[in-house]
Amino acid sequence: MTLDRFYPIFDHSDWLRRMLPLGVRLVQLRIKDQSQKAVDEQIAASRDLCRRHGAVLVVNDHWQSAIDAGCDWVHLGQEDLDEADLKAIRKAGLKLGVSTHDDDELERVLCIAPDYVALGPVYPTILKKMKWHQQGLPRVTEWKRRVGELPLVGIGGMSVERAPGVLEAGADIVSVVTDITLNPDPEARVREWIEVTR
Ligand SMILES: Cc1ncc(COP(=O)(O)OP(=O)(O)O)c(N)n1
Ligand SMILES: Cc1ncsc1CCOP(=O)(O)O
Ligand SMILES: [Mg+2]
Repeated sequence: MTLDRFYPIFDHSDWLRRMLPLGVRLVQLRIKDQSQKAVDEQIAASRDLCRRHGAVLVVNDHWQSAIDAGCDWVHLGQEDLDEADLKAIRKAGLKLGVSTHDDDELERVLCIAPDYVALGPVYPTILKKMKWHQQGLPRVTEWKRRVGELPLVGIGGMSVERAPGVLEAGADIVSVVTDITLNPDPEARVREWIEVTR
């Protein structure tokens, strides 16, 4: 299965309800600081929405809830990997996307055979504090050489204007948060993203 090149990330299932009808085919639900009940309800709602719209849902962090809800994909960062039961995730048939920021992290994740590798932040991000400022496009090219056939996701400071350069540098997929969620017209921005990535 080939993943879509446009990979938006949203923090609530209501966003998916708005954006999936526009043609989003790959989306991440990234919920932080909510009750277990709210997380589980939103995962179930997002799963159903994605099934209805033929989109791939990736659940960030909440791997056990994703297994319980019968989801297909989880995304885990380096600290998440310390805690997660990878055997249980694999046994339940879920695919796994992972974050990387430096050489050691890349070496570590290649050993666990992920289904995609994300590199970030390619550009400075305002979403969260990170110890890496920006990786830059040459690093995207280097990462693609190192991951080979594995899909490479570029994330961090992405915009419609930057996406073509990131894909040209070697990313297979571009992932984005605030360029959409902070845009005065998120629907129009998603349409622009779809146009520039397909
Ligand atoms: C596609 C994609 N890439 C990177 C991340 C970051 O994951 P992580 O490092 O676990 O940080 P949080 O998103 O959990 O704050 C991601 N979610 N998605
Ligand atoms: C979660 C995450 N991981 C690396 S950069 C990033 C934030 C991406 O958000 P934005 O697209 O708003 O820079
Ligand atoms: Mg995480």
